[in-house]
Amino acid sequence: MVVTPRLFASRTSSLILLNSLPIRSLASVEPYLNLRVALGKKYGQGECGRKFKELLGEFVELLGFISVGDYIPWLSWVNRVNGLDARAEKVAKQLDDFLEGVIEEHLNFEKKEGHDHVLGDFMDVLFWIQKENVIGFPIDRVSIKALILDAFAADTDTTYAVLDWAMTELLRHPKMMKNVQNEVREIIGNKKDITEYGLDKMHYLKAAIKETLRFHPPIPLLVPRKSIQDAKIHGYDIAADTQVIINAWTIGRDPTLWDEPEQFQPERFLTSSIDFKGHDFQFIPFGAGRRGCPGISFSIMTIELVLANLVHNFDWTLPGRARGEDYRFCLDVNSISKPTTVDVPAYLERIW
Ligand code: HEM
Repeated sequence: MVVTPRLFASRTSSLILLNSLPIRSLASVEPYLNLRVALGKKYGQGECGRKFKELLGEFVELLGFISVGDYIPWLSWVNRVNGLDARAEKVAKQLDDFLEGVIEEHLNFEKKEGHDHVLGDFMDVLFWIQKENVIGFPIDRVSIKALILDAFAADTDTTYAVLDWAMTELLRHPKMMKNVQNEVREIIGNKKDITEYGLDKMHYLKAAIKETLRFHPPIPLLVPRKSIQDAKIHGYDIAADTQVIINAWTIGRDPTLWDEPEQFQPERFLTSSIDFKGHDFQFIPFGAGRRGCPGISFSIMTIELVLANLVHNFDWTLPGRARGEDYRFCLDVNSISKPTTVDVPAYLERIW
C-alpha cells in the first residue's frame, strides 16, 4: 500500500500532515464522540446530519460571543439590533426540537424493545433517575434537555481545543512526540485498540496533557463568578455581587509560579504533584471549588484515549521540509484558546 501524506485540517485550520490514512479532523470527531456518550449515536449522516452539524457550529459560535448587555445592562438593546438575540432564539428553538426528537426516539425504543432502563447513554441515565426518583427530588423533561445541552456545550469545544493544542505542541517538539509515542507503543504493544487499560501507566502522555492545559487552557478566563459577600483581597475592596473573572491563562504563565513558563515542557509535571483538580491554585484550567468543573474525569479520559490512539496508530510529520521549531503560531485575541489559523504551505514559502 502506498502511504500518501494527506492534509489534516482542524476546524481552526492549522494544517498538519498525516503520513497515513485520512482521518477526520479532531474537531469533527469530537462532537460525535460527545453525541454518542450523551445521546447514544452520532447523528452525523445524510442531510439531517449536515443540518445538525451546522446547528452545532452556530451553537458553539454563539457560546463564544460576549453579550455587551451582561456587562453594561443599559446597552442590552444592542443584541436586539445586531441580531444576536434573534440568532440565539433560533438556535435554542432548533436545539429544543432536536432534543425532543431524540427523547421520543429513546422512549419509543424502550416501548418497542419492551424493556426499561437500558442505560446506554447519558439521556437513558437521566430518564432512569427521573423514573426511579433516586435523587430525592423530581427532574422534569425540560431539566433533562438542559442537562444534556449543558454537558454537550461544556465539553465539545474544550476537549478538542486541548487535543488540537496537544498535537500542535507535540509536532513542534518532535522529541516529545517520540517520548509519548514510545511510551504508548511500549505499553500497548501489538494490541489494535487502546482502551482505559494501560492509560494509568502512561505518565509522559499525562504530563503532556497537563502541560497543554497549563500552556493553553481552553477556557482562559474560566467562567465568570459573582462574589456573594464583601471581601478584601490584597488590599482591594471587592463589593458583594461583583463579577469576578479569573485569568487562568496568565496564572499558568506566571514566572513567579513556574520555571520557564513560556516553554512547553511536559517533564515539569513528571516530578511534581501539582494537579488540575482545584487544589493547586497556580494550575486551574477546570476552575476550583464547589462550582469547579464536574467533567474533569470524563474529559481527561477522553483526551488521553484520543491522544494515545493518535500517536499509537500514526506517525506524524509536518509538510515538506518543515521542522517542528518552524511551525509557529501567533496568538491574537480570538485565538488564545485554540491554535490560530496557520497556513503552513504559505508559511513555508515565506521562510524559504
Ligand atoms: C478539557 C475539558 C474541560 C475544561 C477545560 C473545562 C473547564 C471548565 C471550567 C473552567 C469551568 C468553570 C469552573 C469554575 O468556575 O470554577 C467549567 C464548568 C463546568 N463544566 Fe467543564 N470543562 C471541561 C470539560 C467538561 C465536560 C466533559 C463536562 C461534562 C460532560 C463539563 C461540564 C461542566 C459543567 C456542567 C460546568 C458548570 C459547573 C457549575 O457551574 O457548577 N466540562 N468547566
